[in-house]
Amino acid sequence: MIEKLAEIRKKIDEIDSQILKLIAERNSLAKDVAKIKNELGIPINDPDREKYIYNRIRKLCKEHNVDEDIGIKIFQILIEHNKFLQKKYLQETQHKNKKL
Ligand SMILES: O=C(O)C(=O)C[C@]1(C(=O)O)C=C[C@@H](O)C=C1
Repeated sequence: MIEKLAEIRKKIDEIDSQILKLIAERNSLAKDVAKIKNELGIPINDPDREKYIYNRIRKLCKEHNVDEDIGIKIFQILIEHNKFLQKKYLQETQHKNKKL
């Protein structure tokens, strides 16, 4: 029984590592998005795109039998963090440009 628990926990640890890698990969795209939006002169915040993402996540939650509220909460955190990273990146680059 205790061995079974250890085995399951090992699987959970592996899944957690994969989730974290994917979060890092998603976060790493923030700079690229910020750069393009800055060049195009469009805002970081895009409510239409967010609406699309949340609808898609709801659909995926249904397909994979994941609680929708949990799925949405996770993606709200990821999107808010992405916006924070985009703002931080733009502030840093603008700060650098002022110094030059
Ligand atoms: O797709 C974009 O335009 C992004 O900036 C990325 C992202 C996201 O994290 O998915 C972040 C902010 C926007 O409001 C919408 C989506």
